[in-house]
Amino acid sequence: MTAHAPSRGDVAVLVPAAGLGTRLGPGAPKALRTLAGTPLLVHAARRLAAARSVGCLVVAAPPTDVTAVRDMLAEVATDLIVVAGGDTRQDSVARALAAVPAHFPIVLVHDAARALVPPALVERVAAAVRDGHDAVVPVLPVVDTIRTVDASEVALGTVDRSTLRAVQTPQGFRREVLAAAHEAAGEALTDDAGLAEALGVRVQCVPGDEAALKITRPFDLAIAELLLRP
Ligand SMILES: Nc1ccn([C@@H]2O[C@H](COP(=O)(O)OP(=O)(O)OP(=O)(O)O)[C@@H](O)[C@H]2O)c(=O)n1
Ligand SMILES: C[C@](O)(CO)[C@H](O)COP(=O)(O)O
Repeated sequence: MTAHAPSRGDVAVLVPAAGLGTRLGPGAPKALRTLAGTPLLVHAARRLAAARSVGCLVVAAPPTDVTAVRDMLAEVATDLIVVAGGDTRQDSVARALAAVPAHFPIVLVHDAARALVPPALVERVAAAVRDGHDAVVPVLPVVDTIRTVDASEVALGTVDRSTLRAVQTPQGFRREVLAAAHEAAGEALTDDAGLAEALGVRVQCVPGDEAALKITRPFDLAIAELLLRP
């Protein structure tokens, strides 16, 4: 492996943003809901575009909001493509991937719901792909004790957490690897690295960042608001 300096613009980032946000409660599609007065998607796009490696964002928007999303992201200082998302996250990622211009060798996939992703995390994942890894995921150690349970919630046992990692985004891929993974995809999985793994691709973990938390429930939104306080 060789160490490379971040090179401006060799990375396209797919941003699945078409989810409903059911677990956040009633309201607009989650990516369009506000955090400190600004849509989650705008927070995420600003941080992604601030990473020197990123040359293009391809956003999968809620199908009825494609024009609104294009308008709200006009301020973001990188090339922007907006497509209509699909019924599942995987479908939204596949639609965005199909729209990536041909000259990008590295593709990252980043949830709009991880609105506060630090640009340094984007660079860490991109650098690992540039250094020769086919598929890269940022991870955090698991801090709770994890038990398996039966259908009646009776504990069956405790899992060895030293071998467990909580997986975040952005996940990074050589473009051909992500394309092959989606081409071969069957039943929807919860992330893109899982699709690559199903093809036998080795997935490399790199350190994640707590700031890249996924805003899923109201508590997460409250935490994100706190993180943005001056
Ligand atoms: N059909 C879908 C479903 C999800 N996503 C995106 O995938 C990311 C991760 O999904 P999640 O956080 O689960 O978002 P939602 O599906 O919106 O949440 P919920 O399951 O609570 O409805 C989000 O940025 C979401 O917008 C998407 O682009 N298209
Ligand atoms: C991709 C992901 O964020 C990695 O942790 C996660 O799998 C998305 O899951 P969700 O259920 O669609 O939020």
